[in-house]
Amino acid sequence: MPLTAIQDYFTGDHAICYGCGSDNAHGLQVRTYWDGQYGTFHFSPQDYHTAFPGVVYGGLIASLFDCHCIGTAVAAAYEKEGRPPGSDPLIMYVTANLNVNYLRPTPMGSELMLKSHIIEQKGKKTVVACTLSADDTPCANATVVGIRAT
Ligand SMILES: CCCCCCCC/C=C\CCCCCCCC(=O)SCCNC(=O)CCNC(=O)[C@H](O)C(C)(C)COP(=O)(O)OP(=O)(O)OC[C@H]1O[C@@H](n2cnc3c(N)ncnc32)[C@H](O)[C@@H]1OP(=O)(O)O
Repeated sequence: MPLTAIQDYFTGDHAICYGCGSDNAHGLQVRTYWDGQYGTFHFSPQDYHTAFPGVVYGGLIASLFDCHCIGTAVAAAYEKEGRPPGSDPLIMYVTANLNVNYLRPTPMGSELMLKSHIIEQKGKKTVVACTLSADDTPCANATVVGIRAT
């Protein structure tokens, strides 16, 4: 597991994203640690992330999937090119499609773990799959289509 998340290499206009920008004080601060096979991110929902009593808001879950999977696509692209993360020219992806399955209510009060992997890297397109678990129980999964923007 690397010590630096891929998003920590993003600066300036690339660091203001609501989901993962380090310069966005109101953002979710998604951080993707890519080990060459899996991307990992832990998130602890706060009280205000509630949908209804005891259950995490689904739109928040979609946002976590979004930035974590795009971060995974970026990290995997640097690896595929044999370059250190963050090196020039900058690699960046945008989301073309985000598909979420909510498998069971995601409980408040537990740390959430997101684990992602690459399904397909072809041309400008990368497809990433991800599972969100609470207390080792999968609560949601997602597929994200990322398109290379830079
Ligand atoms: C948008 C401009 C960005 C400029 C620079 C960005 C820098 C980023 C900065 C800081 C990032 C920090 C981190 C961000 C992380 C957060 C993620 C987000 O929230 S991103 C915001 C939400 N997403 C959008 O706003 C995208 C809006 N959509 C588009 O711009 C276009 O539709 C785009 C680029 C996604 C596709 O444009 P096309 O269709 O012209 O591209 P074609 O070259 O024709 O397609 C490439 C491949 O993608 C497939 N594709 C396109 N749309 C698809 C879709 N909806 N589902 C599946 N595949 C799709 C196509 O079939 C094609 O596949 P085949 O190469 O033929 O295999």
